[in-house]
Amino acid sequence: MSRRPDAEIAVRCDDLSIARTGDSDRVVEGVSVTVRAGEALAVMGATGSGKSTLLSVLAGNAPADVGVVGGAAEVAGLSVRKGGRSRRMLTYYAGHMPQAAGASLPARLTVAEVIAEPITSRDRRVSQRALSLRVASLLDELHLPLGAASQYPYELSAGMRQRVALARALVLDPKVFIGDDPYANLDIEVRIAAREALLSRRDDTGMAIVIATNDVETADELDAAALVLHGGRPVGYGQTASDVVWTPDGRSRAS
Ligand SMILES: Nc1ncnc2c1ncn2[C@@H]1O[C@H](COP(=O)(O)OP(=O)(O)OP(=O)(O)O)[C@@H](O)[C@H]1O
Repeated sequence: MSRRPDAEIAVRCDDLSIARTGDSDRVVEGVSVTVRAGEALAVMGATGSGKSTLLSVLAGNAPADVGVVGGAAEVAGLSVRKGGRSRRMLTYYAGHMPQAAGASLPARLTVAEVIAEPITSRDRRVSQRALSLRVASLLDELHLPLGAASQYPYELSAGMRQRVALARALVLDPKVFIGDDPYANLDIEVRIAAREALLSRRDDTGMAIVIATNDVETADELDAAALVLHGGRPVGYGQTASDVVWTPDGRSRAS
């Protein structure tokens, strides 16, 4: 299932099953997939198929009532089942852009503080100058005005907020980017900037990419393999999204 057989494994799911506390139904059931450094995976499927849940577990950022109930998954060599220091390391290595990330940014922080928070929450003594340069560089890369740094999320458009969420997910130079519909609300021009931000890191640092999307073009632009879920179960896998034909009723076949 992997196209770079010698590269380090970034994400490995082995018969992974996920459920909510007190619910016997599994939200995700029996997912096995490997993503190596420098590779991309698009998780596809109809609404409610478990894409967001799978991604949030891989990112170490699932809601408290969501947990692994079967199988295993490792991200950057760390088990998603472990808590404590291992979980903190996982959230360091995995840059998570949750579903509707732009709409749920911390309201009381400025844009600069939102983007820098993954750093400042770990190290309060970090140089303010270095931090400002890092934030400015990300704003510039994602075609956001430098003046946005001192604004609050509510002062920005939906597309700008989405890019702030992307900058926040990238600020720690993650080994794995885990993005839930990362181009939501982006028009074509800034979508290209967002895509370039992902591709340049993939090519320069070997960042692996896992995204939830139902857009074949988005997946193909990232040269992503595709995993299709239906009712939480894997129903299709292709080396590219174009290889997999799926319909919202869950039927999927390799073309
Ligand atoms: N907070 C919640 N409480 C209870 N059930 C939930 C909650 N969030 C999601 N679910 C359920 O978990 C299952 C998987 O949802 P999930 O959001 O992971 O799917 P998805 O494929 O990402 O859907 P979408 O494309 O609409 O985001 C669905 O059956 C959904 O109804």
